[in-house]
Amino acid sequence: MMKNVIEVRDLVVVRGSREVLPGISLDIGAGVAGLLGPSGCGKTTLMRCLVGAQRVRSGTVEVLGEPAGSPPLRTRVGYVTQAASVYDDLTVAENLAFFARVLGVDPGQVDEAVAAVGLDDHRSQVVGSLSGGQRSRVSLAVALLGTPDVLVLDEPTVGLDPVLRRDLWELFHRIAEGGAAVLVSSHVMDEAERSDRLLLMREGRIIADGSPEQIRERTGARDIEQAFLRLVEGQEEVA
Ligand SMILES: Nc1ncnc2c1ncn2[C@@H]1O[C@H](COP(=O)(O)OP(=O)(O)OP(=O)(O)O)[C@@H](O)[C@H]1O
Repeated sequence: MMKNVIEVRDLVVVRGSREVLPGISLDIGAGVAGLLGPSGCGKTTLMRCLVGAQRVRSGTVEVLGEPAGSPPLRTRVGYVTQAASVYDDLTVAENLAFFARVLGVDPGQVDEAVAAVGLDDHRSQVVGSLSGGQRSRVSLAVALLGTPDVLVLDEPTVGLDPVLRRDLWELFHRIAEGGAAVLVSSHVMDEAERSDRLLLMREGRIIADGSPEQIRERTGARDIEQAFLRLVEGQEEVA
């Protein structure tokens, strides 16, 4: 049986005075997994834990058999935050070349990464003059350098038009077909249908986990938004 790419056990995270993650356990394998939930439910916090950027109160997070954030994972895990983390005064190609050097990745991969995110026509443009969606695609291209085994993408499609969103999801699936685990967060429910596996999150807990069809069937809902609402109502009745 294939080993899980990501293993989270009893993860508790407190931010400020709030227990944001009250104890999550989760396994993620290869494929495109969507992490869906309302704003503030803890998606970013969970993703920060997966890349080793979050102080945790208790529990463990292993990625590819190593503790999250440990040095061997440096080029094997790509992370794109909500804020584009690239240099405004460098061009697209210069940014990519810079990060390729930092990561010790073959500079030949720069062109491939630029093409993968559809920015060929902008490779010589200074990042500060790109649109918001284009800037976030530069960050995504940086994360693709080194052909990571795990890609953690925090709301990568925010502010993108439907055509670009579709293209990006196709790209996530192509990456996953190569055996990678791609975790994509979103608070837009209609993106759910595009993932192989869906993790519905609410108030720091995973309230449903399965393929979009399984979750719809289990809840008798016509779409994921309705499924989410039914799950929440069910929780409230129990409480
Ligand atoms: N530095 C911090 N100090 C205190 N509380 C924080 C801090 N950062 C986040 N939080 C709280 O943790 C909770 C989870 O935040 P998180 O950013 O993980 O949510 P999210 O699901 O990613 O939201 P969004 O979709 O809006 O990005 C929120 O209630 C937020 O207010």
